[in-house]
Amino acid sequence: MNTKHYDLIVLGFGKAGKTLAAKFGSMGKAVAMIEENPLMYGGTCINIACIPTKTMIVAASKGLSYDQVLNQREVVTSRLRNKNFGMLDTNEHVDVYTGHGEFISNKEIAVTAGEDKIILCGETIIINTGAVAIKPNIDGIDTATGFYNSTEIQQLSPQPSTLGIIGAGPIGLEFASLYAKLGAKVTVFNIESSILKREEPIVQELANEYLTEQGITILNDVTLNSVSNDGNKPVITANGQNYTFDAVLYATGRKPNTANIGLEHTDITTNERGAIVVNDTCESSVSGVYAVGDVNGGPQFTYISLDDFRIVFSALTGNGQYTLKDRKNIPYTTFLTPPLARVGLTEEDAINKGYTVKTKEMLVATMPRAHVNDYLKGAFKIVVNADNDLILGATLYSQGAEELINLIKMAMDNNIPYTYFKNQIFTHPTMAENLNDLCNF
Ligand SMILES: Cc1cc2nc3c(=O)[nH]c(=O)nc-3n(C[C@H](O)[C@H](O)[C@H](O)COP(=O)(O)OP(=O)(O)OC[C@H]3O[C@@H](n4cnc5c(N)ncnc54)[C@H](O)[C@@H]3O)c2cc1C
Ligand SMILES: NC(=O)c1ccc[n+]([C@@H]2O[C@H](COP(=O)([O-])OP(=O)(O)OC[C@H]3O[C@@H](n4cnc5c(N)ncnc54)[C@H](O)[C@@H]3O)[C@@H](O)[C@H]2O)c1
Repeated sequence: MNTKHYDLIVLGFGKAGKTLAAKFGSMGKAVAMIEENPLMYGGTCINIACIPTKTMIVAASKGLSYDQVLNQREVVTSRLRNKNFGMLDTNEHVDVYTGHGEFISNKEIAVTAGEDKIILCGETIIINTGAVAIKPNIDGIDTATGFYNSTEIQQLSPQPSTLGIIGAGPIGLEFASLYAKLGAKVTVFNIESSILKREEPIVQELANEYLTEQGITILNDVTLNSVSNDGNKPVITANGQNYTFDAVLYATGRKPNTANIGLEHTDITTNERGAIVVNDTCESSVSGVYAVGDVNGGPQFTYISLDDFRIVFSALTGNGQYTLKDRKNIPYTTFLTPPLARVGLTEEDAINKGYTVKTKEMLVATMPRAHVNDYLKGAFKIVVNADNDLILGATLYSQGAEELINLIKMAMDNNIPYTYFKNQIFTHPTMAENLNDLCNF
């Protein structure tokens, strides 16, 4: 069989891997990128996750019909997919292989595409195979029809008028918000006692109010007995009662995608969750083989995969100074209406960790820019270490929160005390200027 040698082999077209491939290609290194699905050039974020879902949310907010929303999704994802493919394909030092890759030894990957097979070998290999949806272990789930994961549901046509959602994590709640905008009747089945349990109490309360106002039914503390069909409609039996829908989304977490990549032929170790075990430079138990992005079991965000790129690039080309140990203050945004963003600790977390805290909370309805926008929903909260005035955490639940949270992260990373925000000159009228008041205490 044909064998080809490369300086760098990347298995999976994820964020970290494609960035490494582009960088090493531009440095004149021989690079192979292996992607099994031509509809996934550019990876999960671009094709089936962040970009399509936020595109759908924006399109639905403009009042577009379901078909127009799906069309806009396709326009945006195919544009970015082509751009990503082109970024590597046009680099003379990078070969893109479209086929399924599996390790056959520590430093060899067999790539199969139909009848064709080739073996790629290299000293440095990057595993970037992402994560896959976890199917909840509910009686009947393997035989019932009409139950979809977040990828499958993005292809559904016509639009379901009634949607059941199992799980109230970011995927469940973002799809609930999206489908409510599209006029569907949505019911969320949450096994916990409230949604967003790890967020500030004010957020839990307001989010519950806003989602309910949008016509979403949230069932907390549910016991899911079984799933089945009534004709071709999916049925959820929860707390002994039957709920029938046009479609059901299960959004019950995603697990590292390590099942079919031949790790059994290597000395690469995985943990009990199937994640590849890595050291502080994202290197696996085999020297020269790195695991980046969701597959190494870290936080599942595109920007964390990008940060893994920084770590591996630093290890391979620099002095390896930036490592997983240096990563701090990871912000996140759940794209509800309005978006909910947080960085650092909640007040409860901080107290549990032994800090003496001071906090301030403000309703968005008190903020001038919110009146300009005619959108008064949400709240801000900041948690400060009373001993040294450093920010321990912030929650921004408002229009623009997904942008503003990055300001607070920067302050936290650089040990800027909250009093700086109190006196900072901000442009006006903006949502950012409210940090003056939020930090005035
Ligand atoms: C619905 C949804 C919404 C999300 N929204 C956000 C968001 O708003 N913001 C955010 O930061 N994160 C979001 N995420 C999470 C984010 O998408 C992921 O954390 C990120 O895309 C993971 O990237 P990665 O680098 O691990 O690899 P991925 O981008 O997952 O790439 C893995 C690639 O490997 C390929 N592959 C797998 N196995 C093989 C094989 N054996 N051979 C060849 N190719 C293979 C796959 O086809 C895929 O293209 C969302 C996730 C989902 C599901
Ligand atoms: N805006 C964003 O940044 C964004 C958006 C979507 C997804 N993501 C990423 O994708 C990851 C996966 O998202 P997710 O929402 O699927 O996962 P999650 O793990 O965050 O939430 C899973 C939800 O399913 C519930 N659940 C778990 N097992 C269950 C079972 N057997 N029966 C019923 N309910 C069950 C949990 O209680 C929880 O509410 C997230 O952790 C996040 O990192 C990020």
